[in-house]
Amino acid sequence: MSTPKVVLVVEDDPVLGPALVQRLRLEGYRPRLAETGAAALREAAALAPDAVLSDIRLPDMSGEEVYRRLLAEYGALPAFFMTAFGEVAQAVRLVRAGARDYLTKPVDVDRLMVALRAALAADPQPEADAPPLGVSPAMRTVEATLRKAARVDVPVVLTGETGVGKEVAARFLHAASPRAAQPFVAVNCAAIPAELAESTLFGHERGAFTGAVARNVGLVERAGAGTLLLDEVAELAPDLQAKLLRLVQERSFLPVGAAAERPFAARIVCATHADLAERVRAGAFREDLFFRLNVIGVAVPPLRRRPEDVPLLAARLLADAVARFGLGPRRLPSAAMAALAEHDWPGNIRELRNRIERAVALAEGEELKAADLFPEAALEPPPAATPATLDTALGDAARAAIRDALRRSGGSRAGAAQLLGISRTTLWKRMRELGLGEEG
Ligand SMILES: Nc1ncnc2c1ncn2[C@@H]1O[C@H](COP(=O)(O)OP(=O)(O)OP(=O)(O)O)[C@@H](O)[C@H]1O
Repeated sequence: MSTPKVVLVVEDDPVLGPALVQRLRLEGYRPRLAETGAAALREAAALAPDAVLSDIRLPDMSGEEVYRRLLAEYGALPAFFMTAFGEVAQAVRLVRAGARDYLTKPVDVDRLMVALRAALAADPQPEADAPPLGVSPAMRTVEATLRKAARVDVPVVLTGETGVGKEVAARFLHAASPRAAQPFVAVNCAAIPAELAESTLFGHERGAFTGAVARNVGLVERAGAGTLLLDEVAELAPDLQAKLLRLVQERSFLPVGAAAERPFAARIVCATHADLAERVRAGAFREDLFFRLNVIGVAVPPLRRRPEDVPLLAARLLADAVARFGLGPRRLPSAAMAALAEHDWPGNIRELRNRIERAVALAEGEELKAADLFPEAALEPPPAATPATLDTALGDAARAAIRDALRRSGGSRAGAAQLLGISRTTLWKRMRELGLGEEG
């Protein structure tokens, strides 16, 4: 028999707590009782429980606080809450934040056992190197699709706004696939200079052109039998689209200056924030290539449509920044979490990451404040005292649009220019004219 699953019971009721423990033991689990939030966090650190059953009201903190801390430490842990009649709103909030379910008191223990068994059976240990992408229903669906796609060797196209985590999703797919031990190579198709694109992707032989002093192994070859991610695939120039079609169709490629083709063994995954079908209609993307690549399409939803993921991602990104910067511990108290929950994240997870990193780097104390995360809120200009002229109104609108695009692109001017449909040079000129030269 497999080792019994550890279930942490957080309940200060002297009757219900021990009764649940006894029942769980009879059901074959290894239960552990904690009567306060602090004890629950200590037990969780010592035991790494497989599931949690918690009261919503505890003597020292709310079940909500316990859950948020557990979420930050252990990710998507199945959690069930027991609540009195008047606390249902809080319980519903917890389910939105990723808790599995809530039961009103008096607790129907049989129903609780059925739900617990189902949750633990349906929750196989995630792959060690692929932490969950989120806890929201939307991201659970994306994960389930990626896991299914991982089993079959067909191309996948990931779509979604900039910064939603398409590359992270591609890595998740790779880690869940039988190719996990092979290389994962990501190419940003929008960033390769046109004149180097072919040799960067396919490699070149020594002496293939002036300056080719040594053989260069292209990214396609570096991917070996692993996964090749073509990020921003919609930006690929037409001649490279033709070569990519050949790569997908024939499973072979020709390095620049080589006499013979080489076999291509990797799996192709593409990512784009553009509407590829629309690019095909506009004649900018080859239809035959589109059909070859778009066998399984997965849309990664923007962060504002899955607010349940914000606490988990914020906690993860905070832990990451704290570890990297080595500036000592930092915490996100509930006021800061509430500010994060209210924002609509036009720049998605990249924006969340940037805000957390900046706050960790610049905050004075251990606790991050809403103003550390959203310093611009304190700098909103006062409303104009006199009516605007058409020129100033147009200038203000252009400034707002540029700032918004910079925010969405996580501060990248190239990304902002793309969003605004202008060249980088035009953006730079307009920013100087509008007095935005130092931003971005
Ligand atoms: N599930 C996640 N957990 C932690 N960090 C994440 C997660 N998803 C994305 N990120 C972080 O958010 C940032 C943007 O992610 P990523 O590069 O995957 O987005 P993208 O959609 O590919 O962006 P772009 O369209 O600009 O290429 C990265 O810093 C990444 O590490």
